[in-house]
Amino acid sequence: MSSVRVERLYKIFGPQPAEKVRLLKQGSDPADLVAGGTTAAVVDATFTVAEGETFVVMGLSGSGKSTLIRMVNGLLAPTDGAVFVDDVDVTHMSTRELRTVRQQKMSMVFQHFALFPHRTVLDNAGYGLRVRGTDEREIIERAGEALRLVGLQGWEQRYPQQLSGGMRQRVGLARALATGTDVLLMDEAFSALDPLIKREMQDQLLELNAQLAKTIIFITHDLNEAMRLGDRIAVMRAGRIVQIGTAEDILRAPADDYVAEFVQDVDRSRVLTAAAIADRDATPADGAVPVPGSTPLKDLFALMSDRAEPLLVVDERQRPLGVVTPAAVFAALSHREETSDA
Ligand SMILES: Nc1ncnc2c1ncn2[C@@H]1O[C@H](COP(=O)(O)OP(=O)(O)OP(=O)(O)O)[C@@H](O)[C@H]1O
Repeated sequence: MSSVRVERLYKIFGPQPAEKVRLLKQGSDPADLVAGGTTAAVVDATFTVAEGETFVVMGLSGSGKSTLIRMVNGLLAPTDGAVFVDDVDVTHMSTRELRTVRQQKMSMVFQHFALFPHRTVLDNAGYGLRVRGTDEREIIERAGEALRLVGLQGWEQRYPQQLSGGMRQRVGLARALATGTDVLLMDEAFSALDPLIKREMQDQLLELNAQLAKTIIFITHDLNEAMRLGDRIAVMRAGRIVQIGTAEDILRAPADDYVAEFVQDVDRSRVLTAAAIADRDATPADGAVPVPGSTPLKDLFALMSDRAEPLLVVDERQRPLGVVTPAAVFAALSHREETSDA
């Protein structure tokens, strides 16, 4: 398994980039550099993605997400800072070394599928392996297995134009999975899909990753998608990461007005969980019904409607975490909860 660490990463487009980084480090405002033809696309980004974690980078168009992910996979050289994969600095490698790391550790899934129209689904799924020089029998075996994982068994000999958009993206995903790399980089991978198909793909990714435990960096401009998929989310604004946290952290304690505005339309009943709002000091009533801490608030209503006493919230091993009252649920849904202990 692999982890990814990004340390004080900068990308400046325009003249004298190193000098601009120096100015930014001294506290200059990126907006002041624009007049000189400079874009500070990524400014001082630092984060670590743990093994098996899904880390979502979310932000509006132009906030620097693609530039960031392109530096992680080595397609763009940072102006300053470093990227480590499994504690190995990949920023200062030769092109050859970098290619090897990319092939062994990272696969990318793109928004527009990047499939070859004149190659079969199986051939497309095996493409990443072919580039790595894998022998033909193994390619067929591994690409076939990856297609099975994404639910495209039986479609191996079809061509991309015979598939729907969602199925094409599955081929893109299968191509990344077939390579067997631990790290998946997904750049707006589901953004071109219709809402229903998009949701299906999100479900499939969650299901697959419960089995495969890949380390995923997922780029999106869609906050709901970020909250569904991300173990943690980094919110970017004008090149800077303004907040990193779980969906619940971000919803309950947005770092600034920008993030608060982003989250205001999120359906809190789907994101907030019983564990997040449980009163840990209250004593549960005898016979209180246990509910898993991961239960979203929307699912508590049905449980609460037929009983008067508070629910007992428990962890995965059935140990008590606290109690939840209807008043706490309503307070959380109407943004009136205490966030000081969140
Ligand atoms: N090659 C380049 N040369 C000059 N400026 C660039 C280049 N690539 C990106 N930029 C600028 O850097 C900033 C960040 O762009 P980036 O594409 O990383 O943002 P993004 O959040 O991925 O947006 P989108 O979702 O629209 O791709 C933008 O202002 C963009 O215009």
